[in-house]
Amino acid sequence: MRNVKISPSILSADLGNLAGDLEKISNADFIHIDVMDGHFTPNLTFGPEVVRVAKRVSNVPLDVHMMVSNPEESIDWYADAGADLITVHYEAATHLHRIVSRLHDKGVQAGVVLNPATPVCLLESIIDDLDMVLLMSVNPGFGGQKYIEATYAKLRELTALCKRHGVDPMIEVDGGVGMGNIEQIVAAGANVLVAGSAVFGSQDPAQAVFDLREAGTRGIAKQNA
Ligand SMILES: O=C(CO)[C@@H](O)[C@H](O)COP(=O)(O)O
Ligand SMILES: [Co+2]
Repeated sequence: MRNVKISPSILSADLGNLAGDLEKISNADFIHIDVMDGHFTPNLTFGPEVVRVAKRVSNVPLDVHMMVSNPEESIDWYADAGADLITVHYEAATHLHRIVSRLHDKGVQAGVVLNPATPVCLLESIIDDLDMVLLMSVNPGFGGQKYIEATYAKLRELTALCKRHGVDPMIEVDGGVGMGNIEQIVAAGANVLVAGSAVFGSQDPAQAVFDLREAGTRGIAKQNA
C-alpha cells in the first residue's frame, strides 16, 4: 500500500518566525518550498538561502518547487543548499532530460511539474526517469487559491500513463488542497499532497498535518476502484 505524504508549503508560514513554524510541522513528510522568480510567476519568493536555513533547522526532507524560467541555470544552487527533491516546470525547461540527469548525478530526487493547462501526455518520453510528477491544481504564484476540478481527470490519466510504463513515481498535487477534498484527490491517484493555508492557517499545524494524512489515507483504498 502506498503511503500518503503531506508537504506543508512555507509560502503560508510566518516568515518572521520560520524556524518556529518549521518546528511545528516536524511530523510532516516533506517541507514544500515554493521558489518563484517574478518572471515565470507573477510573484517573487525564496532563494537558496531559505533552503539552507530550512535544512539547518529541520530534519524533514525538503521538496523544492521551482517556478522559475530557465531552471537549468539555478538548480545547482538549490541542490547544493540541501534540497532533497527538486521539481521543475515542463513549461519552463528546454532541456528536461539534462536537468533530471543533473539532479540525479547530484544525489537529488527529480520531478516534473505540469501547470493546469499542460497535458499529461507530454510526459510520455520522460516519465521513466522521474521520482515525482507534480500536477498543479491552481495556477502558480499564490497560496490560498481554489482547487481546479479538472485535476481529477489529469490524475487518472497520469496513473494510467505510469501503469503503461510500469513505473511508480510519487504523484504530488499542489494548490487548494484541504480536508474537504484530500480524500478524493488521493482516490484519483495522488500520494503527496501540498498544503499551505490548510496547515499554516490552522490553529494547530501539527494536528492539521496529522488530520490531512488520515483523511488522505482513506482515499488510498479507493485508488483504482
Ligand atoms: O506552488 C504553489 C502556488 O504557486 C503552492 O505550493 C501554494 O503555496 C499552495 O498553497 P495552498 O493552495 O495550499 O494554500
Ligand atoms: Co508549490
